[in-house]
Amino acid sequence: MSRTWRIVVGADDAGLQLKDLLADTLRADGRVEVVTNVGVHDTADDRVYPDVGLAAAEAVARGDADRAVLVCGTGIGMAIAANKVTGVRATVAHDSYSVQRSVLSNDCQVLTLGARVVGPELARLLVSEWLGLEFDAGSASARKVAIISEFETGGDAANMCS
Ligand SMILES: O=C(CO)[C@H](O)COP(=O)(O)O
Repeated sequence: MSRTWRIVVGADDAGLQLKDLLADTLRADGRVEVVTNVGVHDTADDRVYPDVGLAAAEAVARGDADRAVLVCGTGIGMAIAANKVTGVRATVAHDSYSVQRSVLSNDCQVLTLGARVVGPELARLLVSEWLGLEFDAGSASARKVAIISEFETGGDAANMCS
């Protein structure tokens, strides 16, 4: 049995429908312990992608959740916003290989999707694959990710390259 996850989901108005579908998919998945929906909850909720993306990423950074799935029109704005939160690595990915490498190479905790780019069934499949992936802290990729973390926290990232 693979590990279980606490997942935050969020979206702007463009991603609302897909986010709700993915939240249902995640809740039905035995690998998911808890799904926290940070909105938007309906079309009357006028928060925009940075509002939601930052809130979700902060929940991951605080350790309140292990991972987040964020949806906007393209996935790009959500990724940019989430990546502003220290310790968070987010990426948009709409194909299986990129989703896989986002975890195995980059230790991304946040997957973002574009509701105007990807169909609902592919999105569900990608999220399902994503749940089965875990970063290996002992892998050759770990040193590379550590350089980014070191830079982010004000360390001497340049000296870690040698
Ligand atoms: O896709 C979005 C941001 O990347 C968002 O759903 C739409 O943003 P807009 O084009 O600025 O309205």
